[in-house]
Parts: sequence; structure tokens; C-alpha cells
Amino acid sequence: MANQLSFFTDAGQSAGLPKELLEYIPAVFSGQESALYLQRFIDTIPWEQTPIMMYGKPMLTPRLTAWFGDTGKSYAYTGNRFNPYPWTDDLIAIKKRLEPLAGVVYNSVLLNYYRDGNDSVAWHADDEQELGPQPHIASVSFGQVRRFDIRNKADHQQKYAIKLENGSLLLMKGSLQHEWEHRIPKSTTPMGARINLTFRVIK
Ligand SMILES: O=C(O)CCC(=O)C(=O)O
Ligand SMILES: [Fe+2]
Repeated sequence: MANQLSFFTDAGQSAGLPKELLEYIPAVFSGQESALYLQRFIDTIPWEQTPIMMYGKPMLTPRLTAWFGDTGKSYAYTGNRFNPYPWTDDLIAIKKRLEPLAGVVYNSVLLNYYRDGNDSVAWHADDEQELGPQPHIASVSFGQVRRFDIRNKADHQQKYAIKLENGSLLLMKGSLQHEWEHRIPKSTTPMGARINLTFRVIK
């Protein structure tokens, strides 16, 4: 892919899109903490597979999800409306670690569980109205490193790829959700489990 730039080098330094839109912070959580959260979330979160329409056909999301957050902050997603589960101690502890780094107080979190390389999230932008004009999303990764692709909505040739490492934090902000879309592609090489948490502010 000639136009596929590496957004972050292997050494972890950032390059490419401006910091106002995207910031990657590796090792916010230690390997030990990340392994503990990964297993505990796999075992205890009430995971669901949500019905969606894909290319006009009814399907289930190719990953498992669960919503948590402040009561009363319901969220419309994939044509469904969700009421969040109440915060758990683990989720509050993670949220408290991120908020000083992000400078934002979050009121909800969507958890994604990618069981293997066959699980994925298709191209989309998190630009729902209830996230406000400049959605601020903090995305935490535990477990298997997966590739995160970004492409410009108006010009699909402008694209970047980031490796989301175990224990890392990716901040998405500014006009990113309006001008760019993102995905986690399926992988043909065998992949282990990954849990992703996207903390959000629902207005
Ligand atoms: O798993 C990820 O890193 C991305 C998840 C995502 O894009 C979302 O939940 O909106
Ligand atoms: Fe997203």
C-alpha cells in the first residue's frame, strides 16, 4: 500500500496528524496491570453482540461490547439505544488514571472485546450528536496489539496506521471525528484477545 504511511514509528514517536486531533501515549498501564484487567474484563463484563445492518443485511457486530457510565446518559449506537451499566471499581480506577492525562472528565465508556483476528470494527466515525461538536474520546488497549487505521473522509488516499499496544492510551479529539474515520481491520495472522475501552463525554 503505497499511500499507507506509518503514523507512529516503532520507537513510538509520533509523526503525521497533528496533536490537536490524535495523541498516543504508550505504557500508561504496566504489563502486569494490563494482564490483570484483560483477564478480569473477559471473565466478568456482561458482553453482548449487537444486531447491526451491514451492507443492507442484518448481522451481529464482529466483536463483543458493553456500555458503562453515569445513569441517565443513554446512547444511540448502531441504530440501537443503550442504557449503561453502573460504573465498577475497575472502570473508575482506569477513568481516574486517564482524566489528568486527557484534561477531560468522562461520563461513559464503551468496552470492545476482540476475541481473535476475525473480530474487528468497520470504518466509522464517532460523530453522534450526543458526543458534541468536538468529541473527546480516550481509548485504552489491553492485550493483543492491533492495527488502528485512520483515513480522511474526503480523500481515502490520505491514511495512517497506528499499532495500539498493551497498556496504551490514544486520545481522539478536535475535528478528528468529523474529518477522519477509523477502523480495526480483521487480521489473517492469528491474534489473541484484546479489550479496548473508549471513554466518552455524552452531553
Ligand atoms: O478498538 C479500538 O481501538 C477502536 C474502537 C472504536 O473505534 C469504537 O469503539 O468506536
Ligand atoms: Fe470508534
